[in-house]
Amino acid sequence: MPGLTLTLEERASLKLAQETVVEAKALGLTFHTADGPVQALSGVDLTIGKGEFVSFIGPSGCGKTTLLRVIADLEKPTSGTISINGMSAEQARERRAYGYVFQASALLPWRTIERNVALPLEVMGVARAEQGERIRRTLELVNLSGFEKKYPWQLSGGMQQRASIARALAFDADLLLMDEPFGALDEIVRDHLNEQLLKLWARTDKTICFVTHSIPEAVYLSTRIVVMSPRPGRVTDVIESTLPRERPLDIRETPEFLAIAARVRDGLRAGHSYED
Ligand SMILES: Nc1ncnc2c1ncn2[C@@H]1O[C@H](COP(=O)(O)OP(=O)(O)OP(=O)(O)O)[C@@H](O)[C@H]1O
Repeated sequence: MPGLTLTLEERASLKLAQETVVEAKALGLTFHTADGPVQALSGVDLTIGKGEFVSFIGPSGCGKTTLLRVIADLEKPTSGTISINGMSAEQARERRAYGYVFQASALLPWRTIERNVALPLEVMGVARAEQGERIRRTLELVNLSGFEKKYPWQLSGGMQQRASIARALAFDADLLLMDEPFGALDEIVRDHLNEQLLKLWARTDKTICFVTHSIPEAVYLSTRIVVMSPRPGRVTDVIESTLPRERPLDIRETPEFLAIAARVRDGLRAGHSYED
């Protein structure tokens, strides 16, 4: 990767931590607001291994986005520790260890779709010729071939979100942080992108952290589902999926799928009653 220079010591510590991508220990975050402190996260312990697909599910405001933002070094924890690939979140951000897909598409309105997707590649110093090929491939993956020269405002909201997913994929980081990326899309497009994302994950060995409100989406996509409680967000259950990696969409009608979904629903309910 251009611009990535590691000392020998850093290389050794990276190798040691190779299998663990995200490690949170007793992680807490309290926002200090004009109305007083808001405790968004409390005592979060979590280890995510290379190649896992981990979904975070929980009620609105329970800290899912905050947790993703801490992993991305967009927020600093106020207690506990977080490491990414054995590095601090700050070092990982500086080394561009992850791609991030936001809830809203966050495309730059003055750039065409292809130049938006090219943005992280430009930052990384990828040669223009290679940029073209990567842009073509990733736009194809999200069904946006032919829209390269359009501006974001010329696309529907769903298409804009697909373009922002393409931007995070073009980057080709090992870790993808996705914050409800499909929440605004209609169900058919969402199903298609869920399938595409699983295929991409299976092919690339990427580690994916995925925030969602949808139980079926979490169960369909994940190797593990992290259930969080209402604020302050704590991890109340971690459910290992028993589904095979190869998952056609109709797996969602199987008893095994429904059993996992029921367990997630129970976990969400248990989290709620904890608050009472
Ligand atoms: N910058 C901030 N300053 C103050 N409070 C914040 C800030 N960011 C988030 N919060 C609060 O922290 C809590 C957790 O927010 P967060 O966005 O992480 O929840 P969430 O689970 O992602 O919610 P949703 O599912 O609705 O997207 C909320 O109560 C929110 O209002």
